[in-house]
Amino acid sequence: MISVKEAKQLIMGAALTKKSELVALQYAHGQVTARDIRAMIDIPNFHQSSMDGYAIKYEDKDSLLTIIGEMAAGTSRQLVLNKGEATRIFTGAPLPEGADTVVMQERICLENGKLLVEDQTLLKGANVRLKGAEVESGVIAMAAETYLSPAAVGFLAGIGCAEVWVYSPPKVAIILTGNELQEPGRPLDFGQVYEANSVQLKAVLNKIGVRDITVQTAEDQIEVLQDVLQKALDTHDIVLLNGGVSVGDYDFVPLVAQRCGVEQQFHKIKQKPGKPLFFGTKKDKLIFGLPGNPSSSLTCFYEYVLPVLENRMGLTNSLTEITARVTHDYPKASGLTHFLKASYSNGTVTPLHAQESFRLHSFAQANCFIVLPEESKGCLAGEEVAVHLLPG
Ligand SMILES: Nc1nc2c(c(=O)[nH]1)N[C@H]1C(S)=C(S)[C@@H](COP(=O)(O)OP(=O)(O)OC[C@H]3O[C@@H](n4cnc5c(N)ncnc54)[C@H](O)[C@@H]3O)O[C@H]1N2
Ligand code: MOO
Repeated sequence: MISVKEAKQLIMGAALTKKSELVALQYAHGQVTARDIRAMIDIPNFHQSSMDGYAIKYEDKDSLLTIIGEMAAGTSRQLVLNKGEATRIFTGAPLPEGADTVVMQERICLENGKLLVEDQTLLKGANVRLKGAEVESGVIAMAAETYLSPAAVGFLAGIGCAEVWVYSPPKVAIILTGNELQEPGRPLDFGQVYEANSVQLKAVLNKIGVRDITVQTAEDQIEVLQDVLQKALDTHDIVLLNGGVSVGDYDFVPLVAQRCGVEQQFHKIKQKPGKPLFFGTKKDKLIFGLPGNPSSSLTCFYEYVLPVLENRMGLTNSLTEITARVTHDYPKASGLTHFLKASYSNGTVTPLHAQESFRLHSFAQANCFIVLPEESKGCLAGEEVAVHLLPG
């Protein structure tokens, strides 16, 4: 058995190289740019009014001005302003040629159809968005490794970008082992349990933007599992086997992985829950044998799989490490790192009631793990403990 630290090092050491792809902007939200993005044109593409009012030459601000026409947003007709002239103008509209300033309509008066500016504080260039003020043609508008937030995709749309190079989310295969699994919504026969692991794994995968997820079930037979794993390895980047990884007579994952040419990196970690975790590689593919107990499966996913996936997608690890004061004693024997389902709020953290790995009741209420190290004998109320905040 290896330590948690050694396991993490082995997994991150084997992490896949990043791949990138060109996607339509509408699908890029939540991903990370893989290349610098250059502006192809000036934005705004013309000198633009930022107010409803009148476009003038600043030097004319003290004269009575003739209004020669109107510039509305979207107009393709350009007007030319000569000395002593103004145009009506609206927010977003192009400035007429020769104008350099916009006076707000609240700060004028009209005398016999002529315009008199009544703005003592008016500055040259007021209420004008200059051509190229957002980005100038040819500059890097967005650097590689930028997270595409809603504002970021909005910005790219605003500079006319319709496609963007992003790091590709890996293709993930989930393989469920076990003859006892039943789909939620159907009646349970004797000995059956509802299948929960793929549901929770898909929920996290979807959240971080992994789109290509397949779920397959394999009966507890070596040949069947081998066939399913082989096909998954041919078509996916990461394989998440669930169950069948312990020492029972039907726990075939390590054997089948070996038969499929997977190189075992480790099997079993000094931790609870999730002790039987298996990890192997085949070329640049990663194969995780997650323990079948639902709580163990999800704990191992958060601690070991999520960081690799996020790294591969250029995302920062969403499992945030902090420390907090624990509200209750929690004794344990030394020898295993414990990941306790817990609730964090305002600098304090409370271990939750049900820690057994077959249950998800407390996990459903948890927002973090308390991490009690291998050598520790637990914690006392008031002590500072390590906490891993779970992504929402
Ligand atoms: N003699 C020993 N027995 C066990 C040991 C051990 O060290 N010696 N380790 C225990 C630990 S710890 C764990 S964790 C489990 C892991 O077992 P497996 O990974 O082989 O998983 P299974 O036996 O297939 O299933 C365990 C448990 O989880 C339920 N399960 C499985 N898949 C799902 C699913 N998709 N959705 C819901 N529930 C699932 C399954 O029905 C079992 O109850 O081994 C211990 N045994
Ligand atoms: O490690 Mo197992 O995951 O405790 O039940």
